[in-house]
Formats: sequence, structure tokens, C-alpha cells
Amino acid sequence: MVNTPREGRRLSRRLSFVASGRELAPAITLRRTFREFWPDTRGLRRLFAAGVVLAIVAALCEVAAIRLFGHITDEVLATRELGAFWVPAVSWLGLAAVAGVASFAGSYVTALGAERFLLGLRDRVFAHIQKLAPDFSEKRRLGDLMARLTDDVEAIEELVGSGLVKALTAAAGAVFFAGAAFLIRWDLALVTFALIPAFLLVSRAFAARFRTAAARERYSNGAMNSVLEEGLANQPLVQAYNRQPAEARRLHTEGRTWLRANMAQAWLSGLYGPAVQVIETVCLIVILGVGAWEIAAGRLTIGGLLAFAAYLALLYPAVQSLGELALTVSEAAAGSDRIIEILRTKPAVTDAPGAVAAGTRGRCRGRVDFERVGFTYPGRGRPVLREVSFAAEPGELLVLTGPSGAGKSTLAKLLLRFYDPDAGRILLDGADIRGLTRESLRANVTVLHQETLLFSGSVRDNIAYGRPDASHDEVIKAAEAAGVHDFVKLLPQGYDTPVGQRGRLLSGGQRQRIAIARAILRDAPVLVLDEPMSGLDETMATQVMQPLRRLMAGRTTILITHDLRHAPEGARIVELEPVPRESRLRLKRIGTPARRPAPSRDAHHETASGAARQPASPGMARQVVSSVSPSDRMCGAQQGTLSDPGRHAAGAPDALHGVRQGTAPGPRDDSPES
Ligand SMILES: Nc1ncnc2c1ncn2[C@@H]1O[C@H](COP(=O)(O)OP(=O)(O)OP(=O)(O)O)[C@@H](O)[C@H]1O
Repeated sequence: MVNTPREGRRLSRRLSFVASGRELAPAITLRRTFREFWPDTRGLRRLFAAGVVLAIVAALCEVAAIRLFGHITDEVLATRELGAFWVPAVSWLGLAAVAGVASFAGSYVTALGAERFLLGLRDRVFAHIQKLAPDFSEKRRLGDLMARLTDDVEAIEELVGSGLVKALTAAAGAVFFAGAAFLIRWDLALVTFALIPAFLLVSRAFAARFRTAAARERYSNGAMNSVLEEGLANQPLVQAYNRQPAEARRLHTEGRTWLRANMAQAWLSGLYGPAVQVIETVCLIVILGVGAWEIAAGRLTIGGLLAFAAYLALLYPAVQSLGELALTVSEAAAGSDRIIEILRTKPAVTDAPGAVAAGTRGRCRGRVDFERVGFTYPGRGRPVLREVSFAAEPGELLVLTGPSGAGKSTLAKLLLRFYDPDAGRILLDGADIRGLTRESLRANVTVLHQETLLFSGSVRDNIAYGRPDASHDEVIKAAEAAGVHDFVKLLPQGYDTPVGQRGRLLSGGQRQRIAIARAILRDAPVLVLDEPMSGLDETMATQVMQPLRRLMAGRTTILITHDLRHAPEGARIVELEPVPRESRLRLKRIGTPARRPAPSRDAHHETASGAARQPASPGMARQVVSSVSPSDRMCGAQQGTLSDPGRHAAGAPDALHGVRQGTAPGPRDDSPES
């Protein structure tokens, strides 16, 4: 059953799937697995069919070769007639050559089909995950998703692709070898066939123990990998906190558990081989005993007996291989369950039928409107946003502030259409973004995420990520504008220097500036900066501020920040407060800081009832926007709207989001750095 270490690993994976079948819920039938994944074999079926045909040719050659072996034994060895040797010997050689070529070609085309199937299915699942909101991956353990894209996809292939080929060829081989043995002596064949259940019984007895051992191995392997992954990913933390010995101990403990689980498996595989061998020996002795009796009685030749034994030696592995099919099915069922779960997850948003491209010739002016937007994350009872309205004019800088968890980053996700709002709408240049193609929408909106996201490629790759066709000069220009060029020049390989895993070979400020260069190169008219200064100290923040201003110049910018010290002068400020637990009251404020933003956000606060905490800066211009409970709505409506009173008033005046227009924003002095 377990012949090579690779097969052993495969078997343990297979058995562990069976063992943990309950959690993995292989409630999927064989038919359903085939129905779901058979279409993935389109274009590959000829390869698999060729694999079956070639494997059958090889098996037939083996049947014929054994026949020749019997013939040589009887006609040459027993009679000592050397002259009768050459023809069968050359034929045997010819058969061996044909079998070798057929076997090689069969394995090759089957492997080609299998690898292409894996490639196609993995691409399909990965492409589907990319269509889902990023939260889909973020909510899951990365290791689990990786296992689905590798082990589970492979398990499906082993059933639907190469597994099917293997099953068909094993079945054909079993029929040929059994048939050939039957032709030599049908009564002797029946005796030996009667011993086949003994193989199945031993397999069954071992499988149960193997299953437990394999499940332990898989579990401890997962635990060990987690320790490794965490230890390596958090290496700076481990070293800074002097936790190296503790981490080493943790790994050693998990490693020892894994070792014990592996030894249990090794013990079982070691025992299984001799157990099967005992049965095979029993079979052989029975055959030899009965054969000797039959030879003495003149009813069987020595060549016939040896050929008979050779057929049985090939028949038993074929039968075992068919027996293992049940394990392949279990594994594939569990794997397909997990893959189907991904494939059946519907994207939170899709392009509407008839969706159009944003803007004129793909580029919009950059006006953004949030109109009474309400949103609750799927599976969450409480809304994150309720009746949020504000607008940003083309080229305007709007600072979005508010306490942690108020939903600021969620607004960015809605603007990118990772989700659609449950209520209200978001407009880009006056067009509801639900009517735009997601590709064109996202081409017009660049988000700089709170955590700088870099790939492990070179500096150049990371800058050009949003525009892979950018020329070298364009990359350098963007890098210069972002203040990247000077430090890149000092790197050992310049723009070709690898930035390391998630850009960890660079400082936080350098990473951030590369992300700014990437955004500059992308040149989208709308920009969302989500806490661009987070994690940067004062000096770094100052260094990043200059390139940021260049990036913001001429673009509609929504700057999300807790820290109003980073709000450029003259910027309009929108404050978002969390949706209160009980009341439907929601308050947000818009203001314009004076020459310098207030040092403390508290200085801007004003209570919902209107009892103002005075702004620290005397020149602060302020608008108050409030989304109010139904009884307050009229009051809100009377206050007008932020930017287009006519449009809102013409809509549903009694449900309007209340806006109190403050002093007009002062002149912006964060204008593009020239
Ligand atoms: N994918 C998600 N699924 C469910 N809830 C989420 C998800 N993402 C965020 N939330 C919740 O939504 C609320 C708003 O989160 P969001 O990240 O928008 O806040 P924020 O104002 O940007 O906070 P911070 O300033 O700390 O970044 C939080 O309570 C958060 O727990």
C-alpha cells in the first residue's frame, strides 16, 4: 500500500482527510464533485484518454511478456532447446520496448493533463477569491486558504483527472491479469481470487489505525508550521522581547509531537508491508503447493505455473490500487467541499448590467458625493454607518476624522465598491457608482492604505504596480516627486533592489513614500489617504508630508486621520462619530482649520445637543452636519444641504440628512507645491 515516501505522504494526507472528515464535512457526493469539476477537464480529456489507452497498451504488453516467459520456461528451459529461445526472447524484448514507451508516454500525458488541470482550477479559484471583498481573505486563516489552493485542488485533481485515469487503468489491469491467470487455470485462479478479501481485511484494519496516526501527524504539522510562521513573521518582536529561547522551546515541543506522530506512521507503514507480504507468501505457497500437485499429475507445466504466479503478482497491486480509490474519493470530497464553498461565495458587488465606464474617456473630474449612506457589514447586527452625507468638489481636500471604529475606512471601502451601501448612494461626478464598471471606478480612485502594502519585488516593481507599462523615466519622475529617488540611489541595486517581505527591508517612511510614488504614477483623480502618517514619528511624518502634498495636488483628496495636526491648513474637516448604540442620532462636523490645525482634536468637539466646545483656532470655519432621528429630520432638512441644496430638497425633503452650512472654507494654502 505504501511504497515510497511520497506515496506515504500522499496516503497520510488522504487518510487525515478521512479522519477529520467530520469537520471538513465531505457531504458532497462523488457525482457532485464530478459535476462541479468535470468541466475543468475541458481541453484535457484527450490527454487523459490517451493516458488510459497507453497504460492499457503497457498492461497488455506485460500480459503478453509473461506469456512468453512461461513459453520460454516450458519450451526452452525445460527441454534445453536453445534454438527455440531466440524468437520469444526477441519478441519479449520488443514487447518490453513497446511497454516502456507506452508507459512513459502514458505517464507523461497523464501528468501533463493533471498539471494543466491543477493550473486551471487553481487559477479559477484564485481569480474568484480576487473578485470577493478583501475581507473574505482577511477573515480566514491564510494557512487554511493556502491549503485549499494547494492540497484541496490537488485532491480534486487526483479524483477527477489522474485519479480517474488510475482507476480505469487499475480496473483494466485487474481484468487482464485475472483473465490471463484464469486462462491458464481457471480453478486455480478461483482459489487465489478467494484470498483477495484477506488483502482488503488487512487494509481495512490498518487504515483505521493509519487514519488516527495521520490525523495526529497533520494536526501536529499544522501546529508546528504555525509556530514557525509566527516566529519568523514576528522576528523583530521575538528578539526585542528576548523571547528567542521561549520560541525555540515552543518549536521544539511542537517538533517533538510531530516526530512522535511521524514515528507512529512509520511504525504502521513498516508493519503494513510485511503483513501484506505474509498474505502474498501464503498465496504463493498455496499456488506452488497446488501447482506442484497439478504438475505431478501432468495437468500443468512449470512455465504455466510461473506465469500464473507472475499474473497474480501484478493482479494484487491492481486490486489494492482499486481499494485505495475509496480514500481518493473521501479526500476529493472533502477538498471539493472546501473549494466549492469558495466558488459559491458570491462577490459582495458585481458590475450592474449595462454598467458604463466612469468619466469621459475613462477619467472623471473627481467630484465625490456620499448621500445618506448607511451600511452594515454582512453578518454584523449593528450598522457601521447611518445616513452619512458629505461631498468633495473636484480637486478639494477633505479631512475625514473621528474616533477609532467610527467607520472612516469603511467609507473608503464603499467608495471602491468593495461593498455597496445598504442605504443611500455614492456618486462620482454625479453618477451613482453602482452604475459604473468596477474597473473604471477603481482606475479613478487611488487608496493609500493605513498599512503600507508592498510586494516582495524590487523598488521599481512596487512603484509601477498600478501601471506596469510605465517607462523607466516615468517611474523615476514619480519617485522624485515622492521623495524616493534620493534614498533609492543609495540602495545597492538602485531601483532593482528587492524590498523584502512586505517591504520590510525599508523603513516605515521609505515604504510610505514608495506607496506615494505608486499613487503618483497611477495618477487617479480621486485619492483616499487612510491614516498616511500612522506609525511614523514626527520627523518621518514631516518627510512624508511634502510628497503627500504633491500627490494631493489637483486631486480630490479624502484624508482620513485621527490626528488633525496632519490636516493641511484650509482643508475642510468632516468628523464622523460612531453610530450610537441605542439612538439613531449621528453627528459629524465639517470645519476648516485656521492657518494651523488645532493641536488637539478635543478642541473642535461639539456635543450633539449643540453645546459647543469651542474650536481652538479662532479662524476655524465650521459646518455641522448631522444625521438625525426621524423626529429631527425636518429640522435637518430645513438646514439645507452641503453642496447642492436644490437636488436634495427635490428628493425626499423629510428624510434629508441635516446639514448646517458653516463659514465658507477659507482659501486653501495646501495647494500644489510648485
Ligand atoms: N470586514 C469587517 N467585517 C465586520 N466588521 C468590520 C469589518 N471591518 C471593520 N469592521 C467594523 O466596522 C467598524 C468601523 O471600522 P473602520 O475600520 O471603518 O473604522 P475606522 O473609523 O477607520 O477606525 P480606525 O480609525 O481605528 O482605523 C469597526 O467597529 C470595525 O470593527
